[in-house]
Amino acid sequence: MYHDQNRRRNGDEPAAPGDVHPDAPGAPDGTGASDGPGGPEQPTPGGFDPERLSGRLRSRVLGQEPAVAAVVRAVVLATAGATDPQRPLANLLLVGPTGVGKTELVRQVAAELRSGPDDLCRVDMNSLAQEHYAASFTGAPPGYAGSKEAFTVFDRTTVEGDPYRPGIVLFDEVEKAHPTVLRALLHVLDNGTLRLANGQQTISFRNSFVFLTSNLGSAELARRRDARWRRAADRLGARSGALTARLAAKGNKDVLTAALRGFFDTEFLNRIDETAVFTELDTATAERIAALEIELLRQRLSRRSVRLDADASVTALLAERGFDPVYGARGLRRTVRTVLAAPVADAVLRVRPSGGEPVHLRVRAGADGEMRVTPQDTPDGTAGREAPDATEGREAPDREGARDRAEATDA
Ligand SMILES: Nc1ncnc2c1ncn2[C@@H]1O[C@H](COP(=O)(O)OP(=O)(O)OP(=O)(O)O)[C@@H](O)[C@H]1O
Repeated sequence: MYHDQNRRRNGDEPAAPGDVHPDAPGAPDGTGASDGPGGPEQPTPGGFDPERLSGRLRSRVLGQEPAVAAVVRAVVLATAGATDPQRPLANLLLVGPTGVGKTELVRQVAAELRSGPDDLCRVDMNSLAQEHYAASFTGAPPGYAGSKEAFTVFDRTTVEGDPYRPGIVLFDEVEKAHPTVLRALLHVLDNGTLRLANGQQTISFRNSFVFLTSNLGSAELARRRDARWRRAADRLGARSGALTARLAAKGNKDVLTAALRGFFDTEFLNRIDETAVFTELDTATAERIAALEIELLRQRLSRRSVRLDADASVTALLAERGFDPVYGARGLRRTVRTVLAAPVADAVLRVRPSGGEPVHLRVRAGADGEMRVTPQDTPDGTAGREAPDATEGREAPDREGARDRAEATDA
């Protein structure tokens, strides 16, 4: 088991929590953000460092510190071998509105504990809302097509992990699943096993971190956000600061807790080790997320010898256009792509149509809401001179076409 191995390990092995896969965000050459204001942290000899894990998760999932703390707690317990070996390593329920970082947190946990952010088994419970699809949860019963092959929604190796790395399973939008699926899930949460309908095989979740996400209560939160008392509280909040924000956060937590209790049976909730409540994002956090996305773009471009400088006006414009209190930061990445990356890509191609020489671009937001991309002279003095077209504020001829293509690809 993963936690037993972690107690024995000497720290040289590749997949301890906190060790970083070369492709993982935050890896020296990966796409992650920097290690934060404290500068790069040194790996702790001997293996797992909870502080380091916490710092790395907080640098990627912004403004959700209590949820990050809940996850780190779960990893600490598992790594120390303090969890019940007859159950999953942890059953964590992540609740909160849409687009606030629930799935992103699980992806970043996968980046830290496994080979990368997509190295997890994600089960979209919405797709198991109807009874006839619900069968795919436990596979086909004997005599039906696929029963011998034991086809299910689970990727066994990602679920079961190995002695050096845990499995990670994400049940997304758990409340949407059909009741028969929820009954099977109850068994997973309780015993850490799922017996397939063919009666011959079992999938073990005892070496897995099980995450469940839910939007329950979010509609009520949105209603409250729009309510007049809340607007008044916000106005007061601008004056009285943290106190009002704390009261609002507590109110939100109560709403979410009531929604969970109203929907799930007690026996289901009793099998959850910890419920992490995600809060709505505010504008300041949205700007930090925009800055994070810009940093990721900057790092990608720097690997192609493109230096990108973006000032605070760029961050503010992206946050304004990409952040929506209802949909959270979900639209930010697309906005960065269409509003920032596309004009930057145009400028790169204009400045060096075929070459690979260094390019230095400066970006700022214009008063008209468009990005201004201006080539700067590079140390060898090439970029500015080679960019007669890339004058400040000028749209590339195929800008609209490029955007349409980008949108189409995104969709
Ligand atoms: N707190 C956050 N920190 C950093 N990025 C975030 C945060 N919240 C959202 N994002 C960005 O928004 C995108 C969507 O967020 P995510 O998938 O985590 O939403 P979610 O909370 O799981 O919503 P849903 O309940 O609809 O699945 C992420 O890929 C990430 O780019």
